[in-house]
Amino acid sequence: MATSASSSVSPRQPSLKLSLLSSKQSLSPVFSVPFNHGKRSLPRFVIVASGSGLSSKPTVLVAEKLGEAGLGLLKEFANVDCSYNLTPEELCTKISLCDALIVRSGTKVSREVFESSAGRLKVVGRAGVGIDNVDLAAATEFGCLVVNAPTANTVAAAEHGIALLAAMARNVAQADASVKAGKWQRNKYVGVSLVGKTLAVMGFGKVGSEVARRAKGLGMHVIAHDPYAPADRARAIGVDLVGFDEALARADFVSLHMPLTPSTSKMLNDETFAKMKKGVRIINVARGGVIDEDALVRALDSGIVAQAALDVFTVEPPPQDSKLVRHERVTVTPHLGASTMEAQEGVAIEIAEAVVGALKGELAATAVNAPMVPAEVLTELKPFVELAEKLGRLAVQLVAGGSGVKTVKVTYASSRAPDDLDTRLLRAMITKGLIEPISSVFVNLVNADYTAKQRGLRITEERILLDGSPENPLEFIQVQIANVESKFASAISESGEIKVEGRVKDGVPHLTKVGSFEVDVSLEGSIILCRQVDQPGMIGQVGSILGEENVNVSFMSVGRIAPRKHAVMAIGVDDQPSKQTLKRIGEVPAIEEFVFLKL
Ligand SMILES: NC(=O)C1=CN([C@@H]2O[C@H](COP(=O)(O)OP(=O)(O)OC[C@H]3O[C@@H](n4cnc5c(N)ncnc54)[C@H](O)[C@@H]3O)[C@@H](O)[C@H]2O)C=CC1
Ligand SMILES: O=C(O)C(=O)COP(=O)(O)O
Repeated sequence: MATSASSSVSPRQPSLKLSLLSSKQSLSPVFSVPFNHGKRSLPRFVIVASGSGLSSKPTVLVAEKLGEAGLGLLKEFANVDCSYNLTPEELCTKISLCDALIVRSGTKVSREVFESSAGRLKVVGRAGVGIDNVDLAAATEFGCLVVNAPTANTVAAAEHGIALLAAMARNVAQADASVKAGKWQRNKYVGVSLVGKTLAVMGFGKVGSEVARRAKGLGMHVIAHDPYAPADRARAIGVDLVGFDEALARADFVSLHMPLTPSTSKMLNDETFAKMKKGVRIINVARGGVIDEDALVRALDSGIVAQAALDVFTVEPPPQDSKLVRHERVTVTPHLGASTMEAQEGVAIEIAEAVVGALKGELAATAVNAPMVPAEVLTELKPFVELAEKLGRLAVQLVAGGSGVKTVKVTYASSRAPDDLDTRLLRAMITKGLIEPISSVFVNLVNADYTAKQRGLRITEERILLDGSPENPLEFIQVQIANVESKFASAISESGEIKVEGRVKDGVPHLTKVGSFEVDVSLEGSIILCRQVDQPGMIGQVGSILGEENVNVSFMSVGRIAPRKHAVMAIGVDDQPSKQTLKRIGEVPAIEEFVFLKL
């Protein structure tokens, strides 16, 4: 049983061409299906603008200040509406006119925002790292891609962490305020030294590791806690990865660098402060919510925590009368970690490129709620992606009305090692093919698994490992729908499921099996499947009916069980035959059943 292997990409990887936004949405990037008008075109990725015509530009709402270079990039491609300081109600009103939204940490992108967008919002761009202000579950349900800018502000955040560490240790902010108030209190503001002290970096990701590197340069002994970080990366910069309790027990300084998630929320609380050394100092440039702020006030008052330096707060801005902010031994900044000229220009460019790419039908390498597939893998998989959707479409159209589709088995036959084939894209496209013809729901890479689950559709994946050279990623894909009746009985395999199988030949998806019958028809245009008694002249008879009705036949193939027994004829047609034409085909005496399938 194979499940898809996840692919990771480096933050600097270029944007990837992806196909998976819906053709049912207005102004959505879609996977355009090449139709066979005599010659073959390659799959393309296009923007389909509806309502206002093909030439209309998408609209991007920039809800918080963004660097000029990023705005310039956006304006080349889209209408850009910079509206800052919107109330939640104003945002909900505006969003129904926008295809993309760009925010920083100051805007809550709640479920209401997605609901109010009425399906138009395709991309949310977070101009920074933390996406805790975006309701990712709602974005996914609404098929809206969320991208962030994960790398451009790393150094800025790390430098701010170090600035707070040093400023706190030497009481810079408090002493500055005191001198400005006309005092000269040299004894009051005696600080502590950093050299030789132990710093525990909690969260050894991009920012955490840059803080560690810098702290080592200051002569500190650095340990780190991160359940997901590779030990060799830590070792390479001379940092020991340790358990949570050990990090807290050994630290003179604790610096927080993990994301805010349900499992990191209030990670520092009464219980965990109690595990720390008396006189510990805390730095937080991650998210306010990782500290229980009331517990921090208690720990400061009881002397467990000597000082804290905070850039981030549970509620931003924090209440005027916040005991924590007003505490004498606490140094605060108003969420300035990412606020350097350099970082803001970088973030603006990074997010503008990701948003424009997504609107063009590309999926940025920084997608947060969709699988990221490396560009080279995607290029290789492209024809199989097309095949996958079409097999899904064919299979579901073979189901007789009234049989609910609940269980689908997908088999991938490949000579590649299971780890070497990422099937998430293929599964999403099969899901799209299965669901879209029978519902008004649109399915894309973002919401495919969610939509299948919502509809009670269980898709299992299986791998057949073939011998031979792994030159092609796949030999064939098989889609089977269990426990249903078919409107084309011949599509039921020996084991009782509707079965279709396809391959890619010369870059073109082909249908190669229906039920137990081998066929060979390229998956372009539409298909008529007929079961007939295998006898001479059948191809001619059906072909001439279609010819008389001016329906262009692109392909015909006959698969039979044994000579002069039953055969299934697959006919590829460019145009949809009229009801009259289909009736005439059905009236050919040797034809036992037939079905018209739209691709
Ligand atoms: N104050 C500011 O302006 C800025 C704040 N940030 C915040 O800094 C944080 C880190 O950002 P990056 O380093 O870019 O993210 P990252 O994703 O590179 O690193 C986060 C690390 O936290 C680790 N982690 C997750 N759960 C953990 C847990 N329970 N205990 C310990 N470690 C855990 C992850 O394994 C990962 O290595 C984020 O919350 C981000 O929002 C980032 C930039 C600017
Ligand atoms: O990137 C992050 O996670 C940050 O916290 C930066 O937030 P900002 O974009 O400055 O509102």
